[in-house]
Amino acid sequence: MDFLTLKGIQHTYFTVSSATTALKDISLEVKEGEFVSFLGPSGCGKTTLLSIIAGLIQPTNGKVLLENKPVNRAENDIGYMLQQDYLFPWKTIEENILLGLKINRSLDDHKREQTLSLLRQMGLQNVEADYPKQLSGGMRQRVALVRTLATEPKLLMLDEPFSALDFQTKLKLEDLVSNTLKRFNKTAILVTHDIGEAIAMSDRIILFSASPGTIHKSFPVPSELKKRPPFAARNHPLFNDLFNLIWKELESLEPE
Ligand SMILES: Nc1ncnc2c1ncn2[C@@H]1O[C@H](COP(=O)(O)OP(=O)(O)OP(=O)(O)O)[C@@H](O)[C@H]1O
Repeated sequence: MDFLTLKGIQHTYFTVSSATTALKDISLEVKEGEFVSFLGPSGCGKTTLLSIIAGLIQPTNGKVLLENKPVNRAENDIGYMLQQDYLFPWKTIEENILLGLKINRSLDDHKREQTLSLLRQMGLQNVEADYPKQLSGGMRQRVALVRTLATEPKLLMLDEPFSALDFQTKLKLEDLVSNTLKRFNKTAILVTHDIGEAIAMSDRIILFSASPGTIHKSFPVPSELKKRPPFAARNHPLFNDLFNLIWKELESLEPE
């Protein structure tokens, strides 16, 4: 059974004077535990598609199924990691990571210990009582990931989560996030403009073309790369081959 299914998605934004078709004929199946990246030129509808998958906007046509059930409204089963960490500055790190569980009314001693343990596994020791401003950007993104995983979402949407970080921190976080999601067998969709990041982290890369956004091509990541953690995958010759292939395709899609 496919975990996430998109069937014939089309979306048109209507204003008083215009209609913009952001997405057309999007059909896609994602398996449980699969990591899929969306790449494409600016304006090809990646953000619109994430919002549709999350149930935040209803497509003009087509449907989204999560475990065979239609997604018709904002889903609790979907977790987010965004470019900004959106931690509450007036709450401690512990309060921030337990907030989702509190809101869901599922916070108990076991869940609290499990979440604090995940924080430590992320290499964050003795920060529970700190406030977000006391942490670096990379640390805050790790806290954001713990907060997202705490409520055990079925599907994770990663919308350019590393784009505000310096290169070294970004590479380290790619490894950490990838290992963590594999360990919990989480299904994830990453939106990125970074071809290297997409190859290093994904099982499959979907390349979109724009105006309207459609699926141009799909690139499975070779198993030789998948056997390695993201950083090590970057040193494999097949990494460069795939990078060049996607780069050429992407260039052909960019407006002159
Ligand atoms: N609220 C809206 N009203 C009208 N048009 C919109 C709206 N949101 C997006 N669009 C249009 O839909 C198309 C897809 O936009 P979207 O933001 O989904 O693309 P994107 O791939 O995420 O872009 P980027 O990579 O630049 O973030 C664009 O032409 C955009 O101008």
